[in-house]
This record gives sequence, structure tokens and C-alpha cells, in this order.
Amino acid sequence: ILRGEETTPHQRPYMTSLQVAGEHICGGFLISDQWVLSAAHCLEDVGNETLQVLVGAHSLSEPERNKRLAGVQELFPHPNSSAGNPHDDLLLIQLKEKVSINSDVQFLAFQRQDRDVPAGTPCEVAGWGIISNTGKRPDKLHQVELAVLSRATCNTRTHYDGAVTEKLMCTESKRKDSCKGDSGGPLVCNGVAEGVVATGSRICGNWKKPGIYTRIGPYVTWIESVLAGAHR
Ligand SMILES: CC(C)CC(=O)Nc1cccc(-c2cccc(CN)c2)c1
Repeated sequence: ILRGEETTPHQRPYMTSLQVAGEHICGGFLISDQWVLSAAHCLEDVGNETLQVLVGAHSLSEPERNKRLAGVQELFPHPNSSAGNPHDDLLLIQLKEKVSINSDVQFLAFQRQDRDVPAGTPCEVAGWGIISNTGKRPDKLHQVELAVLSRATCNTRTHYDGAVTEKLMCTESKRKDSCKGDSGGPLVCNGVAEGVVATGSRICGNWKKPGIYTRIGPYVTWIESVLAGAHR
């Protein structure tokens, strides 16, 4: 998160840190007590090492009352997701056990209607991604408020030149922006998850490269089918 602020501890109890060998690689968020929504691209950093999901955390390093490292039962990347392509960049993670819900561990509702968030709407994104373009990694959760940018503006030649489909949405990125390590986290507008941080351009904080987010509305059928079809 560039040019945001440290979150008040445990005020975003749905936030998860996807970890490999104890290292934060991506964001994600609880959509139920056994399921996390994140970005498929996050698996590119995993290889055959064990992925774990940290819930109930504010600090990545300090002991905290309701902090738990959950194991992964099964991974469901969107079937049309693939390396290098920004489309369908979603990942559902089934946890080995149901996490106990408490003041620091809650799930977040996601938008079920396939309807664009109006341009200008203030939304928030949080994560343990880098907080400077020199790659400084925070120990504590950070957040930033970003306004939704119209798809028309986001698709101009200077921006993404038509690459932003109706299944993606953009936010302004002038100085404040999501960045490396924030992928998979939720874009929260009016208390509801409307999008999931996608990598888009690897440039952060430059107004010409707005933040790109996978809209959740268009994927509700897929999400429901995975949650219904999986066992255990
Ligand atoms: C100078 C460094 C910051 C270059 C770099 O490593 N960028 C990088 C790498 C991977 C993902 C991302 C990334 C993720 C989520 C959102 C965004 C942009 N809103 C970028 C950005």
C-alpha cells in the first residue's frame, strides 16, 4: 500500500496474509469460516512449497491473541486464469479447518450484483504489500482510500488503452495505490467487497497506470459453484 496509513489494529478482521515459508506473499479475505478469496497470480510465487493462511493478524511478526495460521485443504484458481493474463485472476482457498469467528476474525460480504461501482466512489484497500517504491515491507496492516475511476478513463490510450474489460474495475493511482504484495486483497466500497486487487501494471503510484481490480459481481456463480461442489 503506497502512501496510506497503518490500519487501526483488527479493524479489518476479514484480512488474511497468504504465506509461504513464513513469508507474506499476497492478501486475501475471508468470505466464510472456511473459505478465502484471493488472486490466482499469487500461486505463481508458490511453487511446490506449502501455502498457509494467516488470519486474525495486525502485525505479521508479533504474537496476537486471535492470530492463527490456517492450513489449506484445496486451491481453486479460476479455470480461465493463467500466468501473464490479467483476466479471471481469482483464487478460492478452502481452509483445512473452519476458523473460529471472533472480534479479530470475521468474514466480509461481497457484491452479488453485477453492477459497476459509480466513478468517484471512495473505496478502501488494505494489505501488507510494500509501502514504498524501494520495496519497504511493513510488519503491520496498512490501508488507503482510493476513488473508483471510470472504465472509459481507465481505457484511454495513456492508461490501459482498451484492456480493461467489464469484469475489471479501476481506481485512481495518483501517489496513493495498491502495490506488490497487496494482490488478492479486497477493494471495499461502502463496507462490501467489490473487487480483488489484481497486479495490472507493476507500476505503483503513477496516475497513468490506475490500480486494476477484478470485479466480484461477475464471478458470483463461479464462487457459489465452487463452494457448493467442494467436499469436507
Ligand atoms: C518498483 C517495484 C514496486 C516494482 C514491482 O515489483 N512492482 C510490482 C510487482 C508485482 C506486483 C505489483 C502490484 C501488485 C498489486 C497492485 C499493483 C498496482 N496497483 C502492482 C507491483
